[in-house]
Amino acid sequence: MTRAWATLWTRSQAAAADRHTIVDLGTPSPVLMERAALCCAREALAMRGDLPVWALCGPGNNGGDGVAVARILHGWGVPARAFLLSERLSPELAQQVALAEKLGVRIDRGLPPGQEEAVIVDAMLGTGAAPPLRQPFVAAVAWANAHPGPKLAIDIPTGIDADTGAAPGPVFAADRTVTFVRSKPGLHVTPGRAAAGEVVVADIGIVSQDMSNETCLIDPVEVARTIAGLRPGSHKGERGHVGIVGGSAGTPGAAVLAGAAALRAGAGLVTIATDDREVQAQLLAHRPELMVQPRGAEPVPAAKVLVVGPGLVREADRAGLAALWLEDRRPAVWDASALAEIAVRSPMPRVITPHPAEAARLLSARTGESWTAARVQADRPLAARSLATVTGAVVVLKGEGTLVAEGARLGVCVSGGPALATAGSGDCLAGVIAALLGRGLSPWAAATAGVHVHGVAGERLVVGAVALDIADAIAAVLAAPEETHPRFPRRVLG
Ligand SMILES: NC(=O)C1=CN([C@@H]2O[C@H](COP(=O)(O)OP(=O)(O)OC[C@H]3O[C@@H](n4cnc5c(N)ncnc54)[C@H](OP(=O)(O)O)[C@@H]3O)[C@@H](O)[C@H]2O)[C@@H](O)CC1
Ligand SMILES: Nc1ncnc2c1ncn2[C@@H]1O[C@H](COP(=O)(O)OP(=O)(O)O)[C@@H](O)[C@H]1O
Ligand SMILES: [K+]
Repeated sequence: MTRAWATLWTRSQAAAADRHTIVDLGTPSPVLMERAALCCAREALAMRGDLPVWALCGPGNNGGDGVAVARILHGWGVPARAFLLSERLSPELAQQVALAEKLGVRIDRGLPPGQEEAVIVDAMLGTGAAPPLRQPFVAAVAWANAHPGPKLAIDIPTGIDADTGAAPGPVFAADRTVTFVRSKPGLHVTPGRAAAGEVVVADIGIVSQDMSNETCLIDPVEVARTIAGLRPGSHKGERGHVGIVGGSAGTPGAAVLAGAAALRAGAGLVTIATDDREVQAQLLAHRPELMVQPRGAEPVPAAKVLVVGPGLVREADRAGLAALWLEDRRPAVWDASALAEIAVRSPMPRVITPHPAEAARLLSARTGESWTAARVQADRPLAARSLATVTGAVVVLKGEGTLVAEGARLGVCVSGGPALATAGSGDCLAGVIAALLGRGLSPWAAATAGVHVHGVAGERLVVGAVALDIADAIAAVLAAPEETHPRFPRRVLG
């Protein structure tokens, strides 16, 4: 079971929970704001060393949090000031300003003058706002990013879309973000995840009636339990036989990488199906553990699971794939150029692993709309869910902050880093997911555990590592899965 607080709330879910807590249950809004500000003040205190703390405050309740943070810190003897960036003040913000002024907190209009180093608190816009930013926040974000000192964002860095992680304009670059009750997709989906820094989830007593956990982080605790539950298998046949339909003349390597990663992820046997004699010879020379056989009408009949696509660049080598997609009953991972052969929803258990450009091509072909890689990246959750709908598959939308979608359900991967951006890294991922399918996991469990493990393996490497290093690192990650991850939110109680 994913831990409850790995669930992510969209803007409207957060607003509904606020309303329910305040209107239906009667918790006064200032009580929630006080609890929110207390958690943020503690984090600012931990970040400040002996620096002053300056809160940049917008017109709404996010701004109210900022003024309350300055007041609480002032009460603790910390030099703290608030800067109001808008003429307009929400009623809660106006109340906070009146209280802070009575207590002697210095509150100014406009941006701070001078270049004195300070902790900059982003209390400009929260989950009530949607980018692109208007003035004065465009200028304020640029000012804040250029100012020396640690950066703390309240609820969400200003400029990030809380629902999609998109950043259509300037974005506050936080070292840490304190978000309330549940994290938000935008703090974990690219490019938002880079702007959020360390994410802290503060439980401040907001209660939701919405028990859905449709969108969640891929929880390292759940992945570790899933892996611990895999049977080691007393002989190689019990750990699953993976068949790989891949490798064209000139590109046999992708099939080798997928095969090597499948073996490192515990597959008992891996056979590559190709009719090209030259490719067959090259495959065996690359990795003697692999087996090779002609493709035939039913590729690798003995295999329990298939990977379809790695290195299958020649069009002639893709003949018959449309039928395989639709009719082969075995669970299968479809990747790379094989994705172009998907014409209809498959009723069979399928995982597809497109990168953004492949996702755009598939969405354009299947929906009749014009999708580009940029459009996919502008709303990655929507792209992943749409692909899941049109293909019937579990979708792994690759890239920093990989997403896994099954119907409306969405998992956001916290692991992975730049060392994974190397040729053939995606082939390794396909092999890992296939091996986990072969060891008995469902498509969703194999895809979520696979992307997390692949990401952790990549984090253990340096930029310059090659894809076979990723494949080779997988075994150690699976042998001792960690229940924590530095990018999984830290939880605090307030
Ligand atoms: N109530 C509670 O229970 C609690 C709430 N809490 C806190 O409240 C936050 C939500 O507060 P909120 O709803 O007041 O919205 P908020 O994020 O401050 O922004 C609204 C303002 O932004 C403006 N604006 C919008 N888009 C814009 C753009 N593109 N560019 C520029 N401006 C733009 C918009 O202007 P308008 O569009 O109305 O003209 C409006 O004035 C939440 O994140 C959390 O921090 C906590 O204290 C816990 C308890
Ligand atoms: N900066 C990054 N952070 C996290 N993961 C990344 C990053 N860059 C690439 N990856 C991962 O590396 C893999 C690259 O796959 P893909 O784009 O298919 O490349 P290739 O075709 O070269 O194998 C994907 O799993 C992707 O999510
Ligand atoms: K903010």
